[in-house]
Amino acid sequence: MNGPRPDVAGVGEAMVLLQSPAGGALATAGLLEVHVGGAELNACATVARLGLRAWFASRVGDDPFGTRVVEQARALDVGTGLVTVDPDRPTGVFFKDALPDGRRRVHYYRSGSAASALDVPDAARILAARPRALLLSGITVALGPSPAALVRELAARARGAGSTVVLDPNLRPALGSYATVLETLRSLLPAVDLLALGQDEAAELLGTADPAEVFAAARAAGVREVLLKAGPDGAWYAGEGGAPRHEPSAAGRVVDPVGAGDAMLGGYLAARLAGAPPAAAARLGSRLAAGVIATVGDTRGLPGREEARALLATATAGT
Ligand SMILES: Nc1ncnc2c1ncn2[C@@H]1O[C@H](COP(=O)(O)OP(=O)(O)O)[C@@H](O)[C@H]1O
Ligand SMILES: O=C(O)C(=O)C[C@H](O)[C@H](O)COP(=O)(O)O
Repeated sequence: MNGPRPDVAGVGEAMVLLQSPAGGALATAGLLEVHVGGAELNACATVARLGLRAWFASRVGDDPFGTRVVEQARALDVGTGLVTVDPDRPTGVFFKDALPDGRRRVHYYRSGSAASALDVPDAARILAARPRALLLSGITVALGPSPAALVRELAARARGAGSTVVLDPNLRPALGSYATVLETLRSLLPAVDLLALGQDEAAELLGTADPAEVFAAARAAGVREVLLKAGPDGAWYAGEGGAPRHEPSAAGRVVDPVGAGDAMLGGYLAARLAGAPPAAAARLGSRLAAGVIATVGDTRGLPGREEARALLATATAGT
């Protein structure tokens, strides 16, 4: 294990990410850059950059890409004591393409990967680490029946084990089983302490994208706290009396928005765990997302340690 109780444990799959250096089209690229990506690891990296303890819980293959994922997590100061090596399955890979209109599109090569064999028995070692917050994601639910069962098990047992539950639906229709994934995610909501979701995801999960209605529907389903992300339109968090308050995007140059939501969630969650009110937490999340958007890669745009810790100190000042 990696020392004392983690603030956050993120459960999911991290993969090697290949993309053209300037974010160009895959169809014509001559050389590809190698990164490591994965929504849950990205969020853990943000939490760690802010000075809190974050651990990644996953499985990787016994291959160079698995080594790379683990080394990258360590380089990001994310604990890897909950990452196991599967000798029989490979580490997942994905490619990021740039479309002619500038949007990004991902192509997955992760079916049958080591992380897609995550299963209910993994719950014991994850809960034994007693993270203050357990970060669960709809991607893990979409990886297959056994990772989905692990997510359900963790959600059911987390509070009893002293962990709060954070859920990012991270809907990925490209992974398949979409209707089942939505149904599973809805069934988890009564166990969720913080739901961080996109406006489009709210429409799918809760039947509305209107912020006031999203907050009301999530609360009616048993969720304690909501962070609603809306791309260029910024985000909403719960203000006084629980009504949604708006935090505008802080982004300037938009180079690559993939990873922005993970930075926003990591920043918001770390700030809340450090005692900041939702408004300051949303401001920090928005600031971190802006940095990620301005650079290629999911986490390269995060501020350095000193700056990140100063930003967190500002968010928690006066609390
Ligand atoms: N295209 C964009 N232009 C400006 N800001 C953006 C853009 N995409 C994301 N953001 C910022 O990043 C935050 C999180 O991104 P969002 O796209 O909502 O999440 P996700 O990546 O989970 O879909 C937003 O609240 C906003 O502050
Ligand atoms: O799609 C997946 O399975 C991944 O994990 C790849 C990416 O790293 C994340 O999708 C980034 O997620 P966002 O921050 O929501 O843009």
